[in-house]
Amino acid sequence: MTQQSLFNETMEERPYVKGELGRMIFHNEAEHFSIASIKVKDTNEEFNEKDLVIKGHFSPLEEGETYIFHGEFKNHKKFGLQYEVEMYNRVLPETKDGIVLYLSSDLFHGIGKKTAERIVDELGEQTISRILENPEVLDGIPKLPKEKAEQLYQALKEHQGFEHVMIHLSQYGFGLKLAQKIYQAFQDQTLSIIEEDPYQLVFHVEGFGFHRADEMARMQNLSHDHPTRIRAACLYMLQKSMSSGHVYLPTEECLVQVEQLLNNGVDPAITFEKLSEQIIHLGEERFVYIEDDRVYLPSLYFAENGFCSHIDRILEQDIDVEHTQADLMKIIGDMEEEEAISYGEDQFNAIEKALHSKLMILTGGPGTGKTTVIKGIIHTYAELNEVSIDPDDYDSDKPFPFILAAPTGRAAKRMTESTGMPASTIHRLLGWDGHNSFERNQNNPLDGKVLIVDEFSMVDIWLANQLFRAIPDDMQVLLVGDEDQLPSVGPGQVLADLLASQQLPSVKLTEVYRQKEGSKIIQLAHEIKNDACTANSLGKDHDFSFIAAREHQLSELVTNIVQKAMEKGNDLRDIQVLAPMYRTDVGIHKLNESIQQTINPKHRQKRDLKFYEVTYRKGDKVIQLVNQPEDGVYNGDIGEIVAIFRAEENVDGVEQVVVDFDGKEVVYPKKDLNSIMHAYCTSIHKSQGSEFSIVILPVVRSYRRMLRKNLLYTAITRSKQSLIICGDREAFLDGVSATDTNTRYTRLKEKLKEDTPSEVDTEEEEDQLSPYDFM
Ligand SMILES: Nc1ncnc2c1ncn2[C@@H]1O[C@H](COP(=O)(O)OP(=O)(O)OP(=O)(O)O)[C@@H](O)[C@H]1O
Repeated sequence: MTQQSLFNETMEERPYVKGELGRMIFHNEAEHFSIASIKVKDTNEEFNEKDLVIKGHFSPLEEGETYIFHGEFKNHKKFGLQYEVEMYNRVLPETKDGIVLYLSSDLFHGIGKKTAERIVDELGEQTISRILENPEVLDGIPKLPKEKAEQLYQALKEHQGFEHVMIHLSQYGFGLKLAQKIYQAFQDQTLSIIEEDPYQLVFHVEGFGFHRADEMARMQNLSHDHPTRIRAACLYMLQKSMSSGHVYLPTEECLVQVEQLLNNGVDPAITFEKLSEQIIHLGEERFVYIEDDRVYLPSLYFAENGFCSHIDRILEQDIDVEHTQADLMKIIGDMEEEEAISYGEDQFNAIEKALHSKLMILTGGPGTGKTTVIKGIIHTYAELNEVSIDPDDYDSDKPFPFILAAPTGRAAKRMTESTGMPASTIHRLLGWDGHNSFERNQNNPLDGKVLIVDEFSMVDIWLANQLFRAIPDDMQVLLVGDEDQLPSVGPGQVLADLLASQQLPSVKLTEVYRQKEGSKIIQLAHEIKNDACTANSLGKDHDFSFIAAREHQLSELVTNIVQKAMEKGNDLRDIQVLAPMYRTDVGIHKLNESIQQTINPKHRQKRDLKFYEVTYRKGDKVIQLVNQPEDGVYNGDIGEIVAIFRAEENVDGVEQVVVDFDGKEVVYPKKDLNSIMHAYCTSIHKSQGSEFSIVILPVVRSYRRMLRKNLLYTAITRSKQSLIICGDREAFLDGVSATDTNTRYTRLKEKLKEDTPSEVDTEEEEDQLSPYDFM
């Protein structure tokens, strides 16, 4: 199935059905297959009904938009007459409704649906050309201030060139947002570039994928060994490898992967020589960086080298230590008395070493006293330097000396709770603008004396570099994390590499203090960590149970446990089901469905809203999937649906879901619902940095591909009070004894050991997109 090329037969010559998309009934991402209902507006086929179901291999289309579909009618045994779509294109607004939709889209700030309707009521179907000819026609529109009218006119003028291009781009089925991005990149060259070399989109339009460009190129009969095809494939492979956590690809491996992607049965095959030439060309044009036998995407090349050079810079600085050992002993002694604990030897060493180091790593498993040591360091530093630890004693002229941060909102919140001090996410600390730039950097560094970053195992190489760029020379830094947890979702394994390089002072806490309070969860965690977990480790205890279950019983069992835990008075927010996979019969999606049906079933007094295969309902527990700093919500935040609005109930005229995240309400128009998903069950990866009172962990054979020691260790260390593992005992025991063999390609450890510090051109570094733009 293709979208129509620019040089197709005219609409009249081919069978077509023109219609407004009513509803996407089904979409299968993997198969790229969709079913939708349309309201028929026009057709040259023999068909007189108003409603029609269409199906074919196309991306989700936008509801309310008009498209022309080419294809043929098929009679389905069960569902009757349907239109099997071969090609489609989108129709620009020509009706009043279409123009209202267009004017109230994101393109025109400050124009909502009501205002757009008033304008179109007054100016009719020629609205756009009438405004462009004479903006004064807007003067007569009720409730449209002059300022807004002027803004609208200016925006329309700006989009005029875009409009022209959009008509053509729409034939490829591109939505407004993507068309805008393409136009921004190429302006009036857009059409010629697309027709001559669609692979340019991969290089210049953020997030534009190779396969899409390849599809367009096939329509234009571009040769399979076209140089830009090879280059685009190489970039695509690097982006793909980054999603698997690699910071670079060995050149050889990159070549092999590109060769497999491009040749795929094609004759004559593209030679390695040709491929190498194009990789070198990419390097010359700085779309990639080639360092010895490694190929990097620019953002990651700068991140790895930049991070190393900042580590060197910070370690080179001298540190004034004026206190004596006796001073330290006295302060720690007083603290021990106050807290009624006695610091272990390694804890005492950690405090002392951190105070004497510019940069130190503190690592250890759960309950080994990392937080206790953080508090110890802050108090001792404050006493020795005679500074207050009360944030209220400070203002913008005299900034608070202690900066506490963590990679996720939940981890930062936990840090605040455990230390009693303000902590923020790293993104917020650095003043992230939501796209690619941070307010804090080497020219505008952080204010403060001591920076403590918790959950550092979750920090990828790109964010680590952004953070370290903003650290001034006179700041002391403590990185805290558990090296046995999963590595970051983004590229690299920064904490593990820093520790393995042995170039930084570090302290590893091994004695478990929480175990002394009789925690089976902590005991199990340490048994897994020390490869000492056996069937005996899974015996019942006051905070732990293992419930054996077969795969077909799992969904019901997990749901029952959640229900029982709620009946005992636990808040749904404190109960978390964690699973490693999304799409199996007992995957995250299915478990969410099953739990929702029991905990928050359909009810006539509860509104719901269907979004593809998922039904969202008032009262549902949901998780945010992307960072959305403009609304103050971040990837991994958990909230509850508190309202669902119908299109006619709000000024924007679209269906909306309102989610409450700990008192902060965020409104999602229906089209943005892919930013959230149900969170009765979430992935173990997403749970990093969070803790829950009760964790329910299903483990079965069909998860086998994912079951690894660090994954299961991360999952069980999320639970504070109670852990229930259910499923297959053998699968669990096999999982905890399987180490993660997927080594990530990173050069950080070696670079830290090299004598010559890495050089980075900071000006070039500024321009780089973040890896998340591709992930
Ligand atoms: N030296 C000590 N003597 C007695 N109790 C201690 C000592 N150190 C820590 N604890 C106690 O052990 C428990 C765990 O300590 P802490 O929270 O500091 O560990 P942690 O490594 O931060 O754990 P987690 O990573 O699980 O949050 C706390 O209740 C703490 O008060």
